[in-house]
Amino acid sequence: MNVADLTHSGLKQWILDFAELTTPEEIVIADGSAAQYDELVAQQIAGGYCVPLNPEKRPGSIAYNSDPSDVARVENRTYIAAQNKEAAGPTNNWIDPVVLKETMTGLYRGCMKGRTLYVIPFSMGPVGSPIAKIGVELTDSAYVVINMMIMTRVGAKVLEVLGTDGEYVPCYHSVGKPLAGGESDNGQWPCAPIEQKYISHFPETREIWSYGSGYGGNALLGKKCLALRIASVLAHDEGWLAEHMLILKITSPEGKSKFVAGAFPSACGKTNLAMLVPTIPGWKVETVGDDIAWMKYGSDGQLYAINPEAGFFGVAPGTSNDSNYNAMVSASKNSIFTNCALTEDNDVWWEGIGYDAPGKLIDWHGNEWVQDKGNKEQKPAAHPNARFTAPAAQCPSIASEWEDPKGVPISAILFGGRRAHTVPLVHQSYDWNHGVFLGSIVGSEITAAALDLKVGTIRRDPFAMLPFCGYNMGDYFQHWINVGKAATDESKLPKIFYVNWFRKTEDGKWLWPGFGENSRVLKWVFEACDGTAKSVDTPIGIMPTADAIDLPEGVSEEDMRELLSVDVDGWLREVEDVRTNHYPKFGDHLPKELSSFLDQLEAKLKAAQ
Ligand SMILES: Nc1nc2c(ncn2[C@@H]2O[C@H](COP(=O)(O)OP(=O)(O)OP(=O)(O)O)[C@@H](O)[C@H]2O)c(=O)[nH]1
Ligand SMILES: O=C([O-])CC(=O)C(=O)O
Ligand SMILES: [Mn+2]
Repeated sequence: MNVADLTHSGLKQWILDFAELTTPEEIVIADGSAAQYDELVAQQIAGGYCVPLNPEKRPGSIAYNSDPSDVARVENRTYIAAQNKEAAGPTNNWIDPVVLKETMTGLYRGCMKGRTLYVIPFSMGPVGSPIAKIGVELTDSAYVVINMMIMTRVGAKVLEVLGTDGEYVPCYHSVGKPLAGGESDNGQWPCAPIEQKYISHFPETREIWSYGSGYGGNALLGKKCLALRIASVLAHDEGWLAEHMLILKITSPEGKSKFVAGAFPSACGKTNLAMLVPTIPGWKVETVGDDIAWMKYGSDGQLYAINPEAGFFGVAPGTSNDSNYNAMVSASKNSIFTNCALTEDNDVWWEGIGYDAPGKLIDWHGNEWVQDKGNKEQKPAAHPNARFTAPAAQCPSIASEWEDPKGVPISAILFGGRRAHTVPLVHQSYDWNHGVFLGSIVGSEITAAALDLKVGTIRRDPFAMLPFCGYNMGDYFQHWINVGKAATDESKLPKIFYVNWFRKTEDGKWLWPGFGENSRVLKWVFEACDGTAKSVDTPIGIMPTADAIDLPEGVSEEDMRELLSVDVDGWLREVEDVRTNHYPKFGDHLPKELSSFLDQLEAKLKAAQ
């Protein structure tokens, strides 16, 4: 397929204009075929950018090491360039769109010299479904093309749906490393220095311009840029929700199923919860999505969610047959690995894979690495944000409904984060608006999923959307309240819960085993949705009674009491922090309901002191 063959009225000229600016050697259209995927992979291997993995161990798979400066999303270089700074809000970086476009046009000029310009027509959501959104990404990265082919639906079918005048979100991407005549990358991961990286969103014109990074959320523009930042703006305007959420299906021993969505910040357990293998007999969990949910009301008044993605871009470290069997199988073939370590027999390895490093490895920097278990200071062989890209269809726990264009009816929404103290294992909101309050105050320890942030320190990450909301977060809170108000039948609204799998003991050990054992909490959530859960009112919300959740192995009754107690002083410190450092940022954009919930929480805690 050639650019000349494109029948869409604006698309061809748009591509040619960008090619004129960026001056690539050639233009290639991604048709989504297996043959083209294989050809690109073969070219990447021949160019030394990646290595083929052992076909006996991981058929159809390859491994990349990125540049050490290009290992995660770059929040400091991510912009919401609304015409008006206030529309971007206090939590987003802002540059005037005219100024930003001028700067970036300067960077794009000649940036694809010596490279190929790939055109990626992609659909977020099943191709042709009324809820799906089409984007077209222009990129000079073959890594991006093959990853997008797994993460989204790419190719000729999308162009068909687009027709001659269909709408698409235009997405520009370049790694920002033009090649001089005859120069090659020599197998090195191409990218630009940090101060030249820009991940830009123009919400009014629904455009995405990315420059300088080849990594994940910075470069696979269907994911965070389109399906969250741009989609959140569309969702706000059209009355639906675009969220950083997993979607799972849970079935009780009686054969009754419910769907649960959950928002946890990056690297805080969405993939793991979505693919959980329950430790409680008779219960079953299946996967609909692990990172993004779009939710709209169905004609029956229930909120329905779809997973707009087609693959998983999952955190590798910590993933093992024990912790996440379904992810291990998903990534057992036809997968792309980024910044994992390589074994002598060409398989990947990472910290927490479930077995010791077999012999001498090549670490993600490309250096020899031998495990020294006695040495706590040893640098990890895989980057903490190393990732696998795997087709969702390969997941053994994938739910039969995962591609249903209608979506799945959501009964419960979970919010959560990494909190060593204060936040209990689970509590439930009194109603929708109280749930919005809980979502708005979520705090979490920072993980390695974003660069230039201090790992381990707590920051507020409301709804796990802090890095992904494409507009003023105060208005986003109001939007959630409005969505609740729009319910035709309040009793059909999902129940909202706040969970925390990450409590620690004073000596730094996990207080809760997590992973499969989280099914015990899901069971209580399931029962709470049916009104049969054993629960008690507390100053922070509705909680399980001491005997409502069966103890997992290794958790004592005393541990459970701690996991399910209200730490009044700790919560008063939360209130204080929200009142002083969090809510004031939003000025008059903060819904009154939320400050009123904060006052009520404080009063209840003081009464309990
Ligand atoms: N202790 C503990 N760790 C967990 C649990 N669930 C996940 N983790 C660890 O948290 C890390 C990230 O988990 P993921 O499930 O990949 O996170 P995610 O929310 O999908 O992350 P993004 O893809 O960045 O949005 C991995 O190292 C997991 O092993 C849990 O229940 N308990
Ligand atoms: O976007 C990425 O690079 C990976 C991801 O899911 C996140 O950071 O939340
Ligand atoms: Mn994510």
